[in-house]
Amino acid sequence: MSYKIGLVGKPSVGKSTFFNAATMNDVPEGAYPFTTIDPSMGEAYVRVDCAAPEFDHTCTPNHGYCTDGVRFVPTKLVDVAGLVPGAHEGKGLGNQFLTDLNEADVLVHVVDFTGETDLEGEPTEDHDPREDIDFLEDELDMWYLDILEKGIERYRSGYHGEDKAIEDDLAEQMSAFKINADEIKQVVLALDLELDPDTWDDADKEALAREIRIRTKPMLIAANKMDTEAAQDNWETVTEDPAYEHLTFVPVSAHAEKALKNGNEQGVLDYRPGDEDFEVTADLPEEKAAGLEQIREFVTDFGGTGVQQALETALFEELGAIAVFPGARKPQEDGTFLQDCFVLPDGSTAEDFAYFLHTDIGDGFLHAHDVRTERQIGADTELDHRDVVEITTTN
Ligand SMILES: Nc1nc2c(ncn2[C@@H]2O[C@H](COP(=O)(O)OP(=O)(O)OP(=O)(O)O)[C@@H](O)[C@H]2O)c(=O)[nH]1
Ligand SMILES: [Mg+2]
Repeated sequence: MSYKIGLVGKPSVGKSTFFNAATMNDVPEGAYPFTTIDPSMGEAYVRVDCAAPEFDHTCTPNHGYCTDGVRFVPTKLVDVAGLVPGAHEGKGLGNQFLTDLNEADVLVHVVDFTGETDLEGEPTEDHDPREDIDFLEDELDMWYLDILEKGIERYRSGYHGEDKAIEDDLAEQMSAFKINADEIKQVVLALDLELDPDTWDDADKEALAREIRIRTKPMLIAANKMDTEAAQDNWETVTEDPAYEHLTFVPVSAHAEKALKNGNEQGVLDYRPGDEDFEVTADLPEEKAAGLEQIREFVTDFGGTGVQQALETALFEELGAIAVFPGARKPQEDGTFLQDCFVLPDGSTAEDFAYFLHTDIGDGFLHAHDVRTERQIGADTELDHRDVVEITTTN
């Protein structure tokens, strides 16, 4: 299993530019709506401080790479078509888009902070980025509401048995959102509602749809195009608005990330993705050098281009995933060391990790060791981010 991060947002906000910057793909980008129609999936990376230096050895990653103690662990990134108001009723590329989104475990909502594109992605002036945040949340909520209502109909039809509980029908209808009956029951009760849809009014159903959406599709806001003055002007207004306090914002310049990665590939500069600075290693024409100095000002001010930061915050904070290294204290006989680093759900235990590695390892689980402390840990012990775990099996 590998996590999927989905890029969402209205047209022309820079989803494809972000995708290309993160994955070094080359999907079309354009200053016109619906440049992207078919979704693209690519491999991006999230940074994890490598555990190898703590053991005075060098790691040999099977996947991704490691530079100066920072491990770049692969994760899937999906770029989809822009979402416009009314998508849940099929507007724009509508339902197809929502189906593509279903597969994402966590969303990065790319918002054009310049205010220079309207809700349809067409050029405009003084558009408030907060409208984009509201509209996208509403649109997702309506989509969830449609599915919730289908679940209620299913319950009322009694088709699946008279004594079946509402949460069972809802869970079946919402199976794509990876939420089970028990979790649905908890959401219903947390909202002070009864486990009987006949007692729910429209506002109750909306609240329920929204709460299920929030729990099943964690989301982060990537404030994009922050390399422009217009976007920087909007930053404080939006992020300091108490109505948006519950959201996490990451300032991003997808353009800057792309420029730096391209420069790195061309061998004219040294840049490690996510870093707050870079080194120019070639003699460049004046214009290009000046452009890079502007980018330098941006990355030093904002602590990076924001592309890595957005992906990592989405995965490790919004979704709460953890990275775990299977391993031992010393390299194997063939010299390999800490070859893998896996991203697992929050709350994973030593036994879950064993099953994640292989069914046989799970079935034969005897005990595990925290390689750092050399302490034995039981099957039910919850693992922490960056744990190094050795598993002993009966076979
Ligand atoms: N200044 C600035 N412009 C950007 C940035 N990222 C993207 N853009 C521009 O925004 C426009 C739209 O970019 P795309 O990546 O095609 O946007 P999209 O969200 O994929 O659009 P659709 O596929 O139509 O939904 C292009 O002109 C990009 O060059 C950025 O970080 N800074
Ligand atoms: Mg696109």
